[in-house]
Amino acid sequence: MAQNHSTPPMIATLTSAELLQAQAQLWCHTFGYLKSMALQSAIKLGIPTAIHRCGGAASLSELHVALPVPASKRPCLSRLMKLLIAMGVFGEGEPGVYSLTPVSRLLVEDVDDSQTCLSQFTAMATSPFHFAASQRLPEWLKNEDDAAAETPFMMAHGAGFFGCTSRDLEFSELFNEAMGAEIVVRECAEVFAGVTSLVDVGGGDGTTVKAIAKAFPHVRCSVLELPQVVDGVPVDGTVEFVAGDMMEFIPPADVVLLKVRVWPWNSTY
Ligand SMILES: C[S@@+](CC[C@H](N)C(=O)[O-])C[C@H]1O[C@@H](n2cnc3c(N)ncnc32)[C@H](O)[C@@H]1O
Repeated sequence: MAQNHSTPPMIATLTSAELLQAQAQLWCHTFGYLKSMALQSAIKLGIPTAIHRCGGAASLSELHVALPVPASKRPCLSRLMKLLIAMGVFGEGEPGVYSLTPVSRLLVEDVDDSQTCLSQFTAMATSPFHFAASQRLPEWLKNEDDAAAETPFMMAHGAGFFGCTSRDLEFSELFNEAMGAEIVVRECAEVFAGVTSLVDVGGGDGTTVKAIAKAFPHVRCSVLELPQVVDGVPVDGTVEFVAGDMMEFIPPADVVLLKVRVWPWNSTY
């Protein structure tokens, strides 16, 4: 049966306005990665925290004092801030005075337990580990049946995600900090009513389960993790760590928690 594909308009039939719009869109996509890199720079330089310490708004000269940027690079800092303002990461109430927005509030590191800081998560997601993996996507798609490169991540790093966390201390720390950054146990006490035990499967260094144990002391909490992860976790007695493979065994508990767990596997799991 003949397929009814609509014919895309030829370049010659597009109006100047349409062409201009298309080019603007293309440029946006082409340089889109620079937004992630600007965000990563803001976190690594500690800009959100510096603005927070200045009371939520800071002039360029206050930022110059607070940030580890040499005088010769200072003009570039204001350009970086312009991009971050256009992205909605910072605001500029009066010219040259930068303020936090809801986005950058999530990146402030001086926060108490009641607030959330996502800077470690963003730092990990924009790190060279992920960036290098995404660069391999076209090559990986063209490659048929390469068992050594089951994913673009493996192609870039010679090991899977968790292989990398076990062999690379920097990556492992980045990952654990990123996972620990997302704790939401407030306002959900009803979920734990009647629960006496909980096991966090693939619970990393126990950050989540420790927050649960602190908020709900009547719940006996444990973590099931791969042996190489459990070996590296400092024991403080607040929760129990069980070394094992979830595909083989899950310790019995009233509640089995699977948080940010299923994404590394393909759809057969
Ligand atoms: C994406 S992380 C999530 C960590 C934690 N649940 C959180 O949200 O912060 C996945 C975790 O699962 C662990 N993991 C991977 N395969 C596992 C398996 N077969 N059995 C138990 N844990 C596993 C990894 O070591 C890693 O810490």
